[in-house]
Amino acid sequence: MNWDDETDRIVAPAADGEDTAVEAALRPKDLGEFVGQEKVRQQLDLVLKAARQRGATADHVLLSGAPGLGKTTLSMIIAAEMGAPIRITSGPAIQHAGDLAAILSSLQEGEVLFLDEIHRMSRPAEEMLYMAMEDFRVDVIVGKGPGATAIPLELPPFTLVGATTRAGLLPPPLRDRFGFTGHMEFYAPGELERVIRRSAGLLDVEIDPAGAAEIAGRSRGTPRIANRLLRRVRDYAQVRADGVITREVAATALQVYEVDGRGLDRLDRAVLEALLKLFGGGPVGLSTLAVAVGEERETVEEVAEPFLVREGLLARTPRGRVATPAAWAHLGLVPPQHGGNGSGGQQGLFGV
Ligand SMILES: Nc1ncnc2c1ncn2[C@@H]1O[C@H](COP(=O)(O)OP(=O)(O)OP(=O)(O)O)[C@@H](O)[C@H]1O
Repeated sequence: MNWDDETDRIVAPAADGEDTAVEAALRPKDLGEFVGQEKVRQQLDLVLKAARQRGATADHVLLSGAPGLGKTTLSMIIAAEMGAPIRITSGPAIQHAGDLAAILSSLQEGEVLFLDEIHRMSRPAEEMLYMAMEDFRVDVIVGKGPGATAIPLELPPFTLVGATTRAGLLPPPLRDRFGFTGHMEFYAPGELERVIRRSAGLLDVEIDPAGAAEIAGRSRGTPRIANRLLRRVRDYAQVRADGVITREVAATALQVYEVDGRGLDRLDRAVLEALLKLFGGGPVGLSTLAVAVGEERETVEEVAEPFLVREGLLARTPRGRVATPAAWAHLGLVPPQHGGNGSGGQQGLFGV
């Protein structure tokens, strides 16, 4: 397993090849089918209904949130609710202003342009986008140097739906040009259960409520991971059981894939185990911890830690990484009483 390539992980939030192929079939088609995210759903419902009543193009929408929470799905729903076509592209695909001009000038009236990872667009493209969003116009620069001229090009009204993992990364002039910003939250277990039962229905897999709850609890608050785990559990149910997903089938299948009851995988647990067993729960420096698990510093910091921190299992402190009481409980270990656990715990000795 190559941890550097996050998509190798069964619990990776980013899409892998198989996800891309299957996700289209599992995407909710309208706001009513879209599970959870009540606030964003209600607000968006108002924005879209009002635009429809006015017979106008919807305001530009910015969606922020972690990968796999449904930003692409929501952009498709926006287009469907507006009865408009959708064009999908991403920030990294637009390196030159000319790339963006080509896309914008070919949009139809009312079309939805979905721009994923909008924070990764090049600066000149970003500046072109300001004018396009506000005035539905772009200046196409023809020629180079002192002889260059700007030719204004009128655009049909369109709706830009920008997606970003962190709205804070966007320059304020870009952020301000969105009429509506929706922050997507991680999903509650009950919501993920609904996602899983809905997907099971579409995949024609029998699942009981306890089976759905078991998968939901291991899905790290993320529908994409929930759907991926469901597919792996389905395989297991088909090959090793009678095809029906019960709690027991789900739990055993996910044990095979090394995803524990809380959604931690092998890498997550290796980091926690090293922190607890070798360093008495810390504080320990990131580099030391990475060497102890035989991984790159970046892998530990960027791949494993965010979820451990979010789950309240690990804290990043100025003195180093520290395990919380919940981490000891999760691994079924007893924390040391006096700053050492008798098995090599050496609190405070390791630099950051
Ligand atoms: N609220 C939801 N209800 C049901 N299914 C959902 C929901 N949100 C996401 N999904 C499912 O999860 C999968 C991933 O969703 P999507 O591609 O929209 O995520 P994303 O936020 O755009 O991710 P990325 O940022 O990585 O592109 C899709 O298969 C989609 O059907």
